[in-house]
Amino acid sequence: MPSSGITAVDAAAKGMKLERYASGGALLLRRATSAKLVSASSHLLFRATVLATLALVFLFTLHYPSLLSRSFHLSSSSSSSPHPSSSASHRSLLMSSSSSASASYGGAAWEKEIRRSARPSRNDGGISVLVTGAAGFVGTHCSLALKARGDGVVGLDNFNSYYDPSLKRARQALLASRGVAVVDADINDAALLEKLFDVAAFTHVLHLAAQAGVRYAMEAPQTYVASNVAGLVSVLEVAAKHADPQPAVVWASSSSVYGLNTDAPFSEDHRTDRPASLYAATKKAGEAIAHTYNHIYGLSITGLRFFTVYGPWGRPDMAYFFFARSIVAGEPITLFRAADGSDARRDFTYIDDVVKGCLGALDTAGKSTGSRSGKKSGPAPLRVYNLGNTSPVPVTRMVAILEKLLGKKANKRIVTMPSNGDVPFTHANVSHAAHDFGYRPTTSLEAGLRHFVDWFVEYYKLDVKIAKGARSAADKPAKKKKAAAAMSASS
Ligand SMILES: O=C(O)[C@H]1O[C@H](OP(=O)(O)OP(=O)(O)OC[C@H]2O[C@@H](n3ccc(=O)[nH]c3=O)[C@H](O)[C@@H]2O)[C@H](O)[C@@H](O)[C@@H]1O
Repeated sequence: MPSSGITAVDAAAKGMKLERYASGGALLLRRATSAKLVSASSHLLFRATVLATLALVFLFTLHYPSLLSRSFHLSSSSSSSPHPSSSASHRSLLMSSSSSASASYGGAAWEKEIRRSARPSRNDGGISVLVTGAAGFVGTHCSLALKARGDGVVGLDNFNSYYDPSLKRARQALLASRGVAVVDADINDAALLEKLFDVAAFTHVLHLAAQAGVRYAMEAPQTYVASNVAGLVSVLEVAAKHADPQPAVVWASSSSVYGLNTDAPFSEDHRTDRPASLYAATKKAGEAIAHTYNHIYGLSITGLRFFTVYGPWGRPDMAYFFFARSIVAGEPITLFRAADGSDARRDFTYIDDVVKGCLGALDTAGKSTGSRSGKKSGPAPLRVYNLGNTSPVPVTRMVAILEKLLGKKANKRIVTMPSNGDVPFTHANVSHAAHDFGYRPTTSLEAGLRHFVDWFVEYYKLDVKIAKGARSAADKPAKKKKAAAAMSASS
């Protein structure tokens, strides 16, 4: 019998040799010996195959841990195209949800990291927040602000390529430097969401992951349904039926739900049943879906209607951002004028003001009243608030401020607003948010755009001298440093 140190190939070769040299009279013995040898060989073959498989699995795990844990995966991919083809974008959403269905999460190290990031550090308790869309513009600022005041934060983001993913990765790196872990996954991945709630007892969900952009909805309608409708349902399902206890949910709706409403300023009491774009329709659908989950499952849900949020680390698909790019590059920009010939106007809202609104909404959310068993102990809060700046500014004025800051004239082309889902003006009444959590926007478009341009020039390493005259008396260099420090600490 071959010893266990001999390979199956050796054993088979020896068996053949023995057979070859056996005499004819010992046929029976030879057959028996041969049978033993074949059996021994297959044993060995089996053992060797198991050993080889184990070795391969070990090597695979060493080289591809991210496929097993799926967390903190850093991609070097970058795309400068703000709007990839609709099919590509939709595919990326679906792929990340379906591929992850078979993936396993966790492992001790992964769970430890999630727990660490989710743990509040405040002496007075603090909250623990799952932030979806954490590598997005508003998500990054809110996550930093929550962490800075001692709350626990775990981020979730699918890093899709709607706009340059390298900017999202840079935001993720900033979050990591402040101790916020961001899981690389899609909100449609229910298994992952459940796992996160099994590992960490989140008290709140700040649901900001969405397909944003008003006009892009005409190019890629399905991505809006996948993110803003199916994705929202996925998050609410897990919050309502799996999390124990249920968290309070605060999520991003949009000023666009006011659609063709002409009463101004827009109040939460106004009609929102005439959306002008599919984007707006999916956000309006989200508000109806929120009502259902609140009604049936007792989930505490707050919808925040954001009004054209802008600022440092912003979204490159938004007009103020790509106008700045085009002005620097000397490329033309197209300005939309309302059908009556007036300038389009927006209630541009600075990111730090919006962050204060989001934290105020989280702090006053009130508890959910349902449980895993499906019973609710009573009605839970269902709220919706405008988070705007309360002073609409013509888009032409926004461009003039950028021109002054960048020291360069824009090459403007003015056209009548095409039928693309856009609305001629937005204007927020924020009295409900002011009353319920002290929301008071304080940043003028001039001051906010200066903060944006400061960041923009530095981030893209542009050879641009920011015009001094564009600074207000309150923004002298010494104070500017302080303001920047405060901004990075709080947002
Ligand atoms: O507040 C909101 O509800 C929405 O605000 C923005 O949507 P929008 O106000 O259309 O922001 P931009 O795309 O940055 O457009 C700002 C203004 O610039 C105008 N614009 C845009 C693009 C362009 O090429 N030319 C132009 O004049 C638009 O008509 C609009 O008046 C965001 O993109 C949405 O995600 C958000 O939900």
